[in-house]
Amino acid sequence: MALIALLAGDGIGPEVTAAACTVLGALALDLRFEEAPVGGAAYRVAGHPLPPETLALAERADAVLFGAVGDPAFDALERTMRPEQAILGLRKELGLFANLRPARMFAGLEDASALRPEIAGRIDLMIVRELTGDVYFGDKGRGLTRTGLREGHDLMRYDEVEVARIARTGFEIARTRSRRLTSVDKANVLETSQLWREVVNEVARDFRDVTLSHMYCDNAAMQLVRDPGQFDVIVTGNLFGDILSDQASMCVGSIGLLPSASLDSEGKGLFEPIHGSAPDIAGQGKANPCAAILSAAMMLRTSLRMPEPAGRIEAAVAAAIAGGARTADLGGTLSTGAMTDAVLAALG
Ligand SMILES: NC(=O)C1=CN([C@@H]2O[C@H](COP(=O)(O)OP(=O)(O)OC[C@H]3O[C@@H](n4cnc5c(N)ncnc54)[C@H](O)[C@@H]3O)[C@@H](O)[C@H]2O)C=CC1
Ligand SMILES: CC(C)CC(=O)C(=O)O
Ligand SMILES: [Mg+2]
Repeated sequence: MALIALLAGDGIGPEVTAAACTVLGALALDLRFEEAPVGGAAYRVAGHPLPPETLALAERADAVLFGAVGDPAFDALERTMRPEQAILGLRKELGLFANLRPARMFAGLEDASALRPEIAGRIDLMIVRELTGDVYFGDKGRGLTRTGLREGHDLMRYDEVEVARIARTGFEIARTRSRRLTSVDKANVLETSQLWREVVNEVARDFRDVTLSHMYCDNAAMQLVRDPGQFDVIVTGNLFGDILSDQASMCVGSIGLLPSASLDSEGKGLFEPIHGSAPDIAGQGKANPCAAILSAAMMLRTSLRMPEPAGRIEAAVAAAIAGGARTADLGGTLSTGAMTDAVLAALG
C-alpha cells in the first residue's frame, strides 16, 4: 500500500487537496494518507513552517500531495520563517530538481482563455522548470551601500551539473512528445544563462533526434501569448519557469487548472497545483480544484506507476469541463465542492 504524505498548507490549500483526496477516494486505490502541517499552519502549531516531523513524513512517504503555503498573517516574519520557506525547503531537502508543469487547452474552454479561441485551441505544452537552484536558492542578504542606502541581493547561480540534469529531463520529455525543445534563458545579458545555453547545447549532442531552439525569456513571454502553439516542451530555470507557467495558465483559462510534478532523480515526487494559497478567496468555496485533482493524477502516473486511474481522473476533468462545469475563475458559478462533484460524476 502506497503512503501519501498529505500536506495541505494554507489558504485554499486544504480546500483543493480535500477535493483531490475525494476523487482519489472514489477510485478505491491501495493508498494510505498521513497528514502533517506545513507553512503558516505549521508555524501556528509548531513555531516553524517546515517542522522536522513534516519533513520526515515527506521523506518516508511514497509521494507527497501538497496544497499551497502562504498566509498574509505572517508577512512581517523574517524571510526564513515565512510559510513559503516550507515549499522551498521540501524541494531542496527532497532533491526535487525537476518541476513539470503541463498546460493544455481543454475542449470547450476556449472562451475562458485570455487569448483568441483559434490561438488558444493550439496549446499543449510542457514547461520543465529547474526547481532547486537560481535566485531562490543563491546567496541572499541585506546590507547598506557605501553611501548608507539599504540594499538586498539574491544570487542567480547554476553549476553545469544542475543545468545538464534538467536539460536531460527536458530532452527526455521532448522525446515522448513531438521532439521539439525550447530552452529559455537570458543569455544576452546573464552569465548564468550563457553557461545554461552552453551546457544545454552539449547535452543536445546525446539527443540528435530532438530539435532544440533557444529563446530569450522576454521574447518567450511574448510568444506565449502571440503563438503558444509553437511550443511543445520548454526547459528553463527556476525564476523564468515560475513566471512563464503562471502566464501559460491564463492562456488555457485559469491558474486553477495547472497541476505540477516536482521530481527527484528517481522519479519520487511532490505533486501540487501551480497556484498559491490565494488568500483573497480562501474559505469561500470559490477555488477551482482541478489543478489539485490533476496533480493527484500526475502523482498516480509518475511516482506510483498507476497510469490507468491517472488517465481516468484526467478524462473525468476533461469531461466535466466539456460538459460545462465552471468555477468562478472560468466564468462559472460552481463552488469547489460542486466542481469536484462534476468530476466525480464524470468518473462514473
Ligand atoms: N507552491 C506554493 O505554495 C505557492 C505559494 N504561493 C504563495 O501564495 C500566496 C498568494 O500568492 P499570490 O501571488 O496571490 O498567488 P496565488 O496563485 O495564490 O493567487 C493568484 C490569483 O489567482 C487566484 N487563484 C489561485 N488559485 C486559484 C484557484 N485554484 N481557483 C481560482 N482562483 C485561483 C487567486 O484568487 C488570486 O487572485 C503568497 O503567500 C505566495 O507566496 C504562491 C505560489 C505558489
Ligand atoms: C514560494 C514560491 C517560490 C512558489 C511558487 O511561486 C511556485 O513554485 O510556483
Ligand atoms: Mg509560482
